[in-house]
Amino acid sequence: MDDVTTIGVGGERPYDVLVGRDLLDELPRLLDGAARAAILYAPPLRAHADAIAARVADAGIAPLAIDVPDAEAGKSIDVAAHCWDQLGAAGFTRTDAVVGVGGGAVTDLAGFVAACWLRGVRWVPVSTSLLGMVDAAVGGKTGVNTAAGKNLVGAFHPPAGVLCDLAMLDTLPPVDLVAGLAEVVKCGFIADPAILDLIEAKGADEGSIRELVERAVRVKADVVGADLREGGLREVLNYGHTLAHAIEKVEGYSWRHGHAVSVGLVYAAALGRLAGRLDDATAARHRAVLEALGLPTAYPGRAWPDLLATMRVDKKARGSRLRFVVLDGLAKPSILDGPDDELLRAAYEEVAA
Ligand SMILES: NC(=O)c1ccc[n+]([C@@H]2O[C@H](COP(=O)([O-])OP(=O)(O)OC[C@H]3O[C@@H](n4cnc5c(N)ncnc54)[C@H](O)[C@@H]3O)[C@@H](O)[C@H]2O)c1
Ligand SMILES: O=C(O)C(=O)C[C@@H](O)[C@H](O)[C@H](O)COP(=O)(O)O
Ligand SMILES: [Zn+2]
Repeated sequence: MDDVTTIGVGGERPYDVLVGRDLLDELPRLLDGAARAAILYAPPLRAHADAIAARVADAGIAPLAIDVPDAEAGKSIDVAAHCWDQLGAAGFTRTDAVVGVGGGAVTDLAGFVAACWLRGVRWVPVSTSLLGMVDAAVGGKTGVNTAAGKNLVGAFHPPAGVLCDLAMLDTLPPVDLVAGLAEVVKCGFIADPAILDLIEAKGADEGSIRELVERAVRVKADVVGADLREGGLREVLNYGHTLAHAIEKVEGYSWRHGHAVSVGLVYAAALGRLAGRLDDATAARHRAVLEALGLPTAYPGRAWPDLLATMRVDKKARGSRLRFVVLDGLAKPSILDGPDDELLRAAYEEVAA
């Protein structure tokens, strides 16, 4: 095992995020005496899931492998119900555990399955994508999509620990690595501008990726440790997501989350600037950093009425009032409450390709 960085997440149920290479030996400890572990994985991660099943079996924990559809296809209540049927058939009790092996989609599903089974059992995400490591696996937001939109059913259910095994990134397709960088850039704008400086100086390659992961995880850990249930502060992590989730939904989840977030960040920056909150240079920096990484900054669709209607079910909305995270300056996130439709549309013109 390589050197491991441990980042603590505080709050009512504290846990650690471990970042390093070849971390699987840590998993049995995190499962803390569980007799059995259901291992949820999608087909592209079968080899990693097999290795994990063998590792927990060596530690005396009986594995139950459950394969689920890949990516957003797995984030459905039907797939969750299939997993609960498997747990039921195997007689899983509160001393058993769930392990999610995959990107953010599978770990969101696995956490949700664990949150609901017997009203909450221990779970551990073994995050295999960059986006999962820096964001989805940390913070205890779990859930699935519904016909009305993204992540509309779910639960706050913190994991027992998180494994960010950087060796897993060796098999991640480059397009998914780049998509994950959108959430890293988000962390740079809302809280840690050193992330932006690092990307601008060195890009995001083998020389910088570990520092980027650790910095982004620290941003997230600080926020969710202080506000697990999104009473206020946690909304900053939704920067760029109001439009992003609408794009994902109207595109039938054919867009990667990270790509939609990239466009959503440029949109949120435009909104902040047009609302008189954000300076021109910081707004322009969004597009420059994201484009330098190869991320999309424009949306070629033209379905503004559909997007607007979908944004109305965003979780930050209050009644008919939309609320957006914007920046008052670099690392100064705040809320834009109830912007009028003309302002929303004017900002959209800046990302409509
Ligand atoms: N819970 C949260 O706080 C939170 C935060 C951010 C994003 N999310 C959710 O995370 C999801 C996006 O996560 P994602 O970008 O990881 O997408 P994803 O889970 O769909 O994974 C992208 C693709 O990469 C593949 N993959 C993952 N790791 C691999 C590896 N090591 N080798 C080979 N292939 C690999 C997957 O099988 C999939 O095909 C979205 O559903 C989003 O809503 C949740
Ligand atoms: O952890 C959070 O809080 C976030 O907002 C992080 C986002 O990157 C993530 O995509 C999250 O799933 C969005 O949450 P939602 O509550 O808007 O569904
Ligand atoms: Zn996100």
